[in-house]
Amino acid sequence: MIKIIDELISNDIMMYILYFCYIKGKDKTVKLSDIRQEVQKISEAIASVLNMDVIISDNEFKKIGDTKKHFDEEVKIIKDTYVIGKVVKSGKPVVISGMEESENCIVCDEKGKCKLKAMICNPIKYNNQAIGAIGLIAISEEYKKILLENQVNLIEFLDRMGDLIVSKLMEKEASNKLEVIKNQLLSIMDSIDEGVIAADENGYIVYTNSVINDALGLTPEESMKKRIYDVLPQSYVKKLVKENKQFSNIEISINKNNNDLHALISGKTVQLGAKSAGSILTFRKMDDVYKVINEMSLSNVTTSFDDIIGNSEEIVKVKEKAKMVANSNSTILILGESGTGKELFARAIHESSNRKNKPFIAFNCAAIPENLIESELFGYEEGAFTGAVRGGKPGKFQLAQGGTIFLDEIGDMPLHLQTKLLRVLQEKSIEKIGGHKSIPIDTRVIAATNKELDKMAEAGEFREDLYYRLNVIPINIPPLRERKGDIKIILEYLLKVYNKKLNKNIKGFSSNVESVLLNNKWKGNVRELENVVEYSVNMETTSYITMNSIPQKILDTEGVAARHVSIVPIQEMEEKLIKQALMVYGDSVTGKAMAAEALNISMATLYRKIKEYNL
Ligand SMILES: Nc1ncnc2c1ncn2[C@@H]1O[C@H](COP(=O)(O)OP(=O)(O)OP(=O)(O)O)[C@@H](O)[C@H]1O
Repeated sequence: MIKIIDELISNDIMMYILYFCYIKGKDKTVKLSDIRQEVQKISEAIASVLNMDVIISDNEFKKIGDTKKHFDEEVKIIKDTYVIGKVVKSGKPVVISGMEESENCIVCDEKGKCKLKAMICNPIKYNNQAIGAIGLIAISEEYKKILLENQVNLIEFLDRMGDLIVSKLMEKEASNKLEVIKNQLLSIMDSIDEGVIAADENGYIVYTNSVINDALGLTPEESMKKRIYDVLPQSYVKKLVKENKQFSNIEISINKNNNDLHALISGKTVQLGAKSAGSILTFRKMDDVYKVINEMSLSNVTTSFDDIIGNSEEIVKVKEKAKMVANSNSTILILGESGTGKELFARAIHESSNRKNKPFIAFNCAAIPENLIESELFGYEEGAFTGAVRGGKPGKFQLAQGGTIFLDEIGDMPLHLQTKLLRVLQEKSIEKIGGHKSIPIDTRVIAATNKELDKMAEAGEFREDLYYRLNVIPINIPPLRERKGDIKIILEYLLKVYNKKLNKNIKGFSSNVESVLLNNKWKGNVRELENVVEYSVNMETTSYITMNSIPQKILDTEGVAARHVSIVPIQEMEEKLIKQALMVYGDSVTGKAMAAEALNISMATLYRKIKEYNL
């Protein structure tokens, strides 16, 4: 079970990882205009260090930053034909030393009014692309001189300032991505079926999703003031916070509004380098866990009363009785020889009851070693005995919660466990091995046996009180030999089943095979009949099941029976056998050839006999 749970949890985690990979790949591009404030601050810093004015444009020729230290004109438009625009386009620095003569100024609309004496314009580069440009402006002869004399150093300085702007841009990009991831993570957490609590390194809760809030009856505001082990006081949880001891799939029980809530919890630490930065606890209600386990581990083949083949009066009556009691919660005791279909009936009863959407768990009391029956049925707590699985284990009664448990071969239940079973049936609750709490159980019990339980009870081999507790609704399934009318229809049904399974197309049973099968004792009932059909369909090479493909064991029994058969004249037997052979192989020329071969006579003899017996 733990393996299945591990798989489930790791599947969820896989989903998160895939999701993160997906959102990580979706970069949202950040523009200079998104960090306008930072760019403006950098413009002002450059201006105050150099005592010159600064203008910064993005690659859409929009002004992102400017200073008005000496140059008090409002720059409203930047064009690609302006020097700053040209630098953005070319990605190369430009130095203007005299406004009028410069080729960069000739096309400028502002040329006549321009007060600039000199300018250095340098691109801001990100991934080798110009995403904007910084312009350093001198409006006096004094600063023109400084600017032109130091142009190499200033270009270098503006490069560094460009890098600073790019680093702010990258910071913004990273924080945007984190914001998206955070929001998506919160949405995921609120849409999963698992409860999640995140705590900081001191154990204080920083996040709870709606599942855990509902389960523990908390509001997010209330939980934020608490430590994780205040809401889940289990020792594992404390050790997770204090000692960074991780754990997985521990079954816990919490008392909520006087009801015990059973859940499975796992705890993991959040690492930041070598240090723990907090912990994450996941939580699943046991009912949900059982549901998934049952869905995964049980076959989804359902059995209805229509799957119980037979139209004899005997079986029809049993089916009617079983249908009548299907919806009751009373215990049923199914009695019948081995292979009569007791489990089939139990499944059909469950399937037509209002418990049909809950689990049906079959447990064979004779197939499990005596010392394991108790822990298998009732489960155990962690540390109940040497070798007990960490976190304990639920029993079949708990796994079948809300559904039906089928206790097959109940006659083989050890006496000391009969006492415990009786208590469970009376009190409708179980106590796990090593546990002190009683867990309420809503599981319908259907028991079955091929033993004479009443006689065992009389002889003191089975607890009488348990016998009466189980025998509330007895259902007796008659053996196959007492409902011979069903054999033919079951044979036809099984032939169809095995034709399909074995990919064959056998049309029927030859008449002598049919009479052998109809008269067999069928000590193993329908199970034995099924085995014979499976064997014969495997062995048969013609289109009818012939005596050659019947298991020897059946023929041996038939041989015994044959001694009681009345003796008939040889000719009569010969005529009957030839008739049967022609029926099996047909009376075409090929059919006759096959019949002759099967009868081990020549074709000429076969034709002669056909004429002789007028067939
Ligand atoms: N009436 C029936 N129609 C079709 N199949 C049947 C019928 N009765 C029994 N079978 C088949 O026979 C086999 C044995 O049935 P089942 O296990 O229900 O018998 P059982 O009485 O519970 O046996 P046991 O006492 O040995 O546990 C199964 O494969 C079942 O599908």
